[in-house]
Amino acid sequence: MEVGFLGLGIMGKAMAVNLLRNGFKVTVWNRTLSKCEELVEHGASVGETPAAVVKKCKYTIAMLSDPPAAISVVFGKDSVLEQLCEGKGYIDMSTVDADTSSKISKVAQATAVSTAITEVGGRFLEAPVSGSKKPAEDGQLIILAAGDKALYEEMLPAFSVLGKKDFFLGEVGNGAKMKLIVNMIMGSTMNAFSEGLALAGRTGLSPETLIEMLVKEEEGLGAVGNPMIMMKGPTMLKSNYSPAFPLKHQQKDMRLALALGEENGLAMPVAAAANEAFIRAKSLGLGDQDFSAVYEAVKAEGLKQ
Ligand SMILES: NC(=O)C1=CN([C@@H]2O[C@H](COP(=O)(O)OP(=O)(O)OC[C@H]3O[C@@H](n4cnc5c(N)ncnc54)[C@H](OP(=O)(O)O)[C@@H]3O)[C@@H](O)[C@H]2O)C=CC1
Ligand SMILES: O=CC(=O)O
Repeated sequence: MEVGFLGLGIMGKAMAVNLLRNGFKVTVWNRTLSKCEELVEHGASVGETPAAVVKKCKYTIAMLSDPPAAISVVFGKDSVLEQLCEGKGYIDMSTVDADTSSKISKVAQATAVSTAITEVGGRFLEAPVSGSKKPAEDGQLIILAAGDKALYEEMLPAFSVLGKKDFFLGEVGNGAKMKLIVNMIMGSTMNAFSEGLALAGRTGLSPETLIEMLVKEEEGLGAVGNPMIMMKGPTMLKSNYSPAFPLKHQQKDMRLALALGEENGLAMPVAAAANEAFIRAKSLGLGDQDFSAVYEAVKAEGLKQ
């Protein structure tokens, strides 16, 4: 199977390498084109523009940072839209909001709605993923697909390489919404955990012992423990925030989830407070660090008293 791949950040690079290792032919593009070189070493071809990739490939996957990036790759100069046509599939795996996904979907599927897009009649699937750098490297992502069901079924060989489980959630927007809900829970949990670690430290208790109590590896997880605490806790105590999931993307997800709550008349004060903590962390220059670096912002806030 031949696929195009747009966006070679932390996730896109790992996913594209995985596809190559599993016998897929992959043509890659990245805004910073030099990042394609490493993929060429793994056997990828390079497209000079998103349009060139879509022209070459029947299926093109995108893994981009946020809604403006997802939109610009589809609608900008030398974009996906210039070459997307009848029969071609576009699969956006970025974490975006449902409106962004719908906008891309409607144009991808429009037929002769304006002179600018008369060629368009392509198919669209949103497929955001849960799981970070390591699951992406290991093909252990959870894929939350929605949109064109036939395209979803055609993508299953690729999804089975990229992930350990996939869900088809119905109409476009449902995958985006589900992903934002999952990440809202993750961001809120990370904040509660950070506050717990900080409070343990402040009261003279051992944060190491707190982690041990939450996550007892030899006996399985405690009631409040979870794999995120097990994975991130020890690195947080070493102030090691080498980015797996950049904090700026977690804050983007909190912001989009809060907007989804507002659209649906649901107040989410816990998520709102967690969002503020991520914003504070960004203002401290931690946006490109792992999202667990919010712990530093929590600790710094405490020092003000
Ligand atoms: N990291 C993680 O653990 C996970 C991330 N996600 C989601 O996956 C997506 C990608 O995340 P991740 O790989 O970590 O992010 P990175 O920041 O590592 O990569 C972002 C990618 O988007 C590209 N990009 C950014 N802005 C634009 C633009 N305006 N036009 C074209 N390309 C652009 C970047 O290109 P360039 O190299 O030129 O900057 C890069 O390829 C995000 O939506 C994130 O929320 C989902 C699950 C887990
Ligand atoms: O979106 C991030 C993740 O870890 O999932």
